Parts: sequence; structure tokens; C-alpha cells
Amino acid sequence: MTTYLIQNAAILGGAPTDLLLRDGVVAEIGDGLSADGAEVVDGSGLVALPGLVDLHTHLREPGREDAETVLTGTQAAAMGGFTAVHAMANTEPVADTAGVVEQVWRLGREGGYCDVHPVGAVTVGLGGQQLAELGAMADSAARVRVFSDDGHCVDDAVLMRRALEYVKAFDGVVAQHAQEPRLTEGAQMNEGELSGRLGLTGWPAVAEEAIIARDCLLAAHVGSRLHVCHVSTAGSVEIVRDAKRKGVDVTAEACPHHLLLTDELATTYDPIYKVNPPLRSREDVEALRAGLADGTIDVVATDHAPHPHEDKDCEWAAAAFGMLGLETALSIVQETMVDPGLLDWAGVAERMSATPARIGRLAGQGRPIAVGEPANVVLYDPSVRRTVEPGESASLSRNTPYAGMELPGRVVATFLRGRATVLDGKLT
Ligand SMILES: NC(=O)N[C@@H](CC(=O)O)C(=O)O
Ligand SMILES: [Zn+2]
Ligand SMILES: [Zn+2]
Repeated sequence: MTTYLIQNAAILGGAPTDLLLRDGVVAEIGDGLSADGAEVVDGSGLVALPGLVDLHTHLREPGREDAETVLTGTQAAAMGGFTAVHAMANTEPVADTAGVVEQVWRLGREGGYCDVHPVGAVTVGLGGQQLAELGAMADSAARVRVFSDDGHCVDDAVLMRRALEYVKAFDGVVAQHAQEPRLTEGAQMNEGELSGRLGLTGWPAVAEEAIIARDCLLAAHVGSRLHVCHVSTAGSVEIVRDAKRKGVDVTAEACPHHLLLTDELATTYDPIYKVNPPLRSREDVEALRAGLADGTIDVVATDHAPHPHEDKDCEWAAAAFGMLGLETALSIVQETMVDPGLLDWAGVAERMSATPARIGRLAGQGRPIAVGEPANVVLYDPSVRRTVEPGESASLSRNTPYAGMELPGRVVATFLRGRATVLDGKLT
């Protein structure tokens, strides 16, 4: 295995130093290091962060290998600086058995680009009727700790209560896609003056907030751990802030697109901007940024949701919900949080590596860059600007809302346990 000597990289944006990655771990950190036979990587001007961990990725395999496979999705993840992703359960078949989660986990291992931690479905077939075999998935080789019906809300309060109770046995967490189904029937975009003007069925903030409030109460009642997927409204941030103040064991994520884009983009009627939950108002975007800065929102998760051309290249109402996210996440976080001074690089590492790893109960991921720790490291150049070219994506899909947009920063290298998955900005 190649030994890498990274010279003059700024760990968490601090003073430049050298790092020696050998035998899968960070072997040495210090100035003027040398090592016989090591491959030298010039880290000048680069920020070294712990390998990123995504709590919310759609890899589409099994079932929709035309949109993404475990291999292509993990390649996109590596290009984005990730060393671990949680693969959502809304595949075909649904990841609701030990067999399916083990298959996805194994495909990740075989690919070797990024650790894949399958999320188990909460209910059989995401049907919302009957609890899936949570214990069997937890005990499987995939060691599932995060359970979600993402794409669907576990709206039955009794089922949600049972799931929260059940996962306590193995320190699991239920990740809720908070969407009250009756309030969002046929919903297409954020409910507001604009949805009325565009003639698209509105998706009220309260449809998200009502479920989050209920679930915080349920989690408190049964003394369990709740995670809220893709928080998108100012009201949701307020509810989570309040619940945390009261001691509820709740964590929340925000997605890069909700930190940058607003519902104004729906005026284009271009379904590239159609996502669940929908893009919201400028005030919501500001509240999410503030919540992420003060720790109310614990993590940035991509909700990378690849869709093939035919599912997006149609009229708005018929198009699929979702957008790509893995390869642009760090750039969007730089643009929306770091450059405006809301978060420093240590804060980014916390929200994109350490905390998501802790929520997923991952060992060996989200660890600090320190001697003896697994060599999961990303080298990032915050000083460059690049124009997003969908054709250059490692993903099988092209549905990025940032096409043609100039974004700051570029992932130069990603190391997974000391092996380079990305070097010189390219997959190895
Ligand atoms: N976010 C989306 O718009 N779509 C996701 C489902 C989801 O995350 O709810 C998908 O699977 O495509
Ligand atoms: Zn969702
Ligand atoms: Zn999702």
C-alpha cells in the first residue's frame, strides 16, 4: 500500500503542516516530515478535513441502476470528499430486510471508494403499515443503526412510537422524512404567494413542522433518539431548537440546496429545481444557516437523489423530486457558511464528519485528524472557483441544479483509510 506524505496542508484551516499516511492510519503529523518511498502530495493552500460522512444518500441500487449504482454513487461521494455514506432504503426491493442491507453494504465494500452504511426501512416496503425487521437489520453484517422510510413519512403515530421504542435496544435512531401526507396531497412547491401565481399546488411549512413537533414529543415520551431529515423551514428550526432546550434527544440535518436555493427558481418551471421538501423562501434559507451555525441543525446531509433524464425532462408536475448533491456539498457549504463567516473549517468538520458519524454510530469515521487515527482525510482547495459541468459528474445521473454555476472550492484528494480514492481532483 502506498504511503502518502502530504506537505504543508492546513488541518481544519490551521497552520500548514505535514501529514504521513501509512498503513491506513495517520502515522505522523509535523513540520518537515520525510519518509522513504512515500508519494509526496503538495498540500500548499489546501485545507485538510476529516473524511466527510453523509447521513442521507440515495444510491438507487438495487432496482434503479439506470439512475445510480453503489459503485457510481460512491465514486461521486469520493469526488465530493466523502469517506462514508448512509444509503437510503427507498430502493427496489426496499432495504427492509437483513438480506437487502447486507447486499448494499457488500457492494460498497467491493467498490472500495467509500464506506456504505445502509439505512434500514422503518416499515415493510415503506408501506407505513407494519414495522420492518429492524432487529435483524441491526444484527446483520451491515450493522444498521439508522432507520428511515425516507421518501415517505412514518405518519402513523403508533408505528412511529413503536419504531422509536424498538431502536433503543441497539442504540439506533429513526430518521424521519417529516411530511404530513394529507397536507401535501399533490404538492409541487413551497406554499406561498408564488405557488398561487404559478398555479402549482402548495406545500405548506406546517406539513413539515407538525410532524417534527409530534415526533419530538414522541421521542421525549419514549426516551428515544430522533433524527429529522432535510429540515427546510424557519419554523422547523425553531421547533428543533425548542426541543433541544427541553432536553429531547433530537438531531437534525439541512441539505446544501436548502442552504442556497429558494422557491423563486420555480418560476422557471424547470423540474431540476423540484425537490422534496421543496425549496423555500429567503427567510427560511437564512434561518437554516443560522440554525446550522448555532448547532440547532447538527449536520449537513446531501440528500443526493439521482434521477435519469426521462424522469426530470418533463413538465414540472410529472417530474421526480430530487437533485444531485455529493460532488457539490462542500462547495455549497463554503459558499453559504464559511465564506460569510458563519462557520469555520472546524465547524464544517463537526457538521459534515464527526456529528453524522456519531449519529450513525460509525466506528472509525468522523474521527479527528490525529496520529493513530484512521487515515480518512480530504484535501480541499477553497481558493479556486469552478463552473459546474454536469457531464463531468461521476454520478450516472445529471440532475444537478448547479449546472453552469460558478462555485468556490474543489476537492483535490480523498483518502479512505490511507488509500487515495481521489488524487489531483480525479478518481483513482
Ligand atoms: N429528496 C427528494 O426529492 N427525493 C428523494 C426522496 C426524499 O429524500 O424524500 C428521492 O429518493 O428521490
Ligand atoms: Zn426525504
Ligand atoms: Zn432522501
